[in-house]
Amino acid sequence: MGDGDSSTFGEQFSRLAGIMFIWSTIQQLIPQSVRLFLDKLWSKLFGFYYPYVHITFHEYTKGIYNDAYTSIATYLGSTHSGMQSTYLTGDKSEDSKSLILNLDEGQEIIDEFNGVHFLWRACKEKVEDNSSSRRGIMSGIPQEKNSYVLVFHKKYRDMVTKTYLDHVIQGGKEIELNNRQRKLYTNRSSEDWFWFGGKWNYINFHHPATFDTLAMDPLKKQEIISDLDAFKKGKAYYTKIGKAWKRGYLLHGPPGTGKSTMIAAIANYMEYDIYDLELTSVINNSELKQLLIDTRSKSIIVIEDIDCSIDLTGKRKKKEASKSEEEEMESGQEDKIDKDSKSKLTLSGVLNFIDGIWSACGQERIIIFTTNHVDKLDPALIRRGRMDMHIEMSYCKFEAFKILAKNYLDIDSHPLYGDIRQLLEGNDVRPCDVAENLMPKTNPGDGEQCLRNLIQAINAAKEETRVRGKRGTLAKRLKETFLSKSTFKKSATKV
Ligand SMILES: Nc1ncnc2c1ncn2[C@@H]1O[C@H](COP(=O)(O)OP(=O)(O)OP(=O)(O)O)[C@@H](O)[C@H]1O
Repeated sequence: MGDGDSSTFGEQFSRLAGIMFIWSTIQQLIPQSVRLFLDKLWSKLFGFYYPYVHITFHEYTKGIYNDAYTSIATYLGSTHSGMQSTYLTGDKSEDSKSLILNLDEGQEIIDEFNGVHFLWRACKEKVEDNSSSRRGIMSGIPQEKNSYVLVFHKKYRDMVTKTYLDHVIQGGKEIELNNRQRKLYTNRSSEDWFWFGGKWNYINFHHPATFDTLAMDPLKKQEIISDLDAFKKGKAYYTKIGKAWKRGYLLHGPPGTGKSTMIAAIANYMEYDIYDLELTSVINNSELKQLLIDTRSKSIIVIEDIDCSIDLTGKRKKKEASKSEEEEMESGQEDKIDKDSKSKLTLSGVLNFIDGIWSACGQERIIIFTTNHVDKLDPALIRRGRMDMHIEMSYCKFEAFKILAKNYLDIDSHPLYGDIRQLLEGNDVRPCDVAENLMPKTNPGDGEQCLRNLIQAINAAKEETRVRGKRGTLAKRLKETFLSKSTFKKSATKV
C-alpha cells in the first residue's frame, strides 16, 4: 500500500497481486482465529514500528444490524474490486436482480482509491453466545460473527475518515440500488399496518412498456425524456437552489390514451420503484404523512385519477367563500381553518404531501397525478412547482400510429398508410382502440388484414358518430319545438 507513482504503479501492483495470491493460498491453511491473533500480537509487540491502522466493521453491533456492513460487502463484491479475489461467494436475495459476489471467509483484496491502496479482509468467527446474531437465532445453526477489516497506512487516516469510507459506502449503496428488484407498492389500510408490519404491500414490478413502445408525438416524448435525464443528474443542482430533489408530472387526457403506460415507461427508464397511492383508503392527513415517510428514494409516487380519488375540489370550493383562503393555503395555514383536517384527508394534506416540509424526507422522487378531467382539479393542486410538467396524452395521430404499427406488426410503411393518416387526422381515435385493432386476431403474420380492420373500425365509429349526431340534432329540434309549443301554451293560458 502506498502512493501510486505512475511509472512504477503497474509493477508495484503486479508484485502486490503476486504476494496477495501467495498469501491467499497460505491463509487457507492457517485458521482465521490464529491469523487474527498473530495480527494483534504483531501490532502489540511492534506497535511502535507498526505503521498500519485496522478498522473493523461488524455485521452486528450490540445486536443491531450494521447497514455499513452490507454496503461494504456489495462494494467489495462489485466487479472492479471483488473479481481480483480467488474465493468468492454468490448471493441472490429476493430483493436483487442479479447475483451479488462477496468475499469468502479469510479472503483479502486490495482496493485502489486516489492512487492509494487499501487492504480489505473478510473475517468470520464462530461464537457460542446466541444473543447477537439474527441469522443464528432464526436458523439454529452455530453463530457466526462476520466482519470486514480495513487495513491502511496511518498516514492515510484523514483520507479514510473524510473521503474513502464515504466513497465505499455510497458506492455500495449505489450498486445495491441499481441491482435491486424493482417493486410496485400499494398502500394498506391503517388497520393492517400493525398486523402486516408495514404500510405498503408490494409485488415485483415487471412491465414491458418503454419509451420506444409508447405511442405519442416524438417531439413531446423527447421533451419528457430530456426532462427525466436532467432530473436524474440534478442532485447537485437541486442542492444548489435549495429545493428538495423531486419532480411532479401531471398526466391528463381521455381514457385509453396511455397515461398508465407512460408511468410504467418512466419507471423502467429511471429504474425506480412505483408507489401506487390509493387515496380512498387513506383516512386522514396524518396517515398520508406516515405513508410518505415510509417510501424509499428513487421512486415514483402515483395517484391515479386524482379527480375521482377524493372530493378535494369540493372542499376547496366551499372555502372559496373565504376571501383570504388562497393566501392561507399557500402559507400552509389551511389546517387552522379546517376544523376537520386532523380527522380527514383534506386538500391541504395532499398539498403538504407534495411539497410540505415532510416531502423532502426522501431523495430523488417523482410524483405523478393522472386525470381524465384536468379542468375539474383545483388549480392549487396542479400549479407549476407542484406539478412541474403537465403532459397531455391525446388521441392517436399518424406519428403515434406508426409506433404502434411497428410494435404490433413490425412494419414501417404500407400502401394503406395514406388512408390511415387521413382517417386519424380527421377523427379522435384513442391509442387503446388502435392497439386493439392492430392485434392480429387469427393469423399473426397478416399485418395488412390488421390495417384493414383498423380502417374499418375507424369508419364504423365515424358512421356511428354521424348517426348519433343526426339523432342528437333531431332530438334537439323536437325539444325546441316542444318547448316553443309549451311556452306558447303557457303564454296563451296567461292571456
Ligand atoms: N400511447 C400509448 N402507447 C402505447 N400503448 C397504448 C397507448 N395508449 C394506450 N395504449 C394501450 O392501451 C391500453 C390502455 O392504456 P392505458 O391504461 O395506459 O391508458 P390510460 O390513459 O391510463 O387509461 P385510463 O385513463 O382509463 O386509466 C394499454 O394497455 C396499451 O396497450
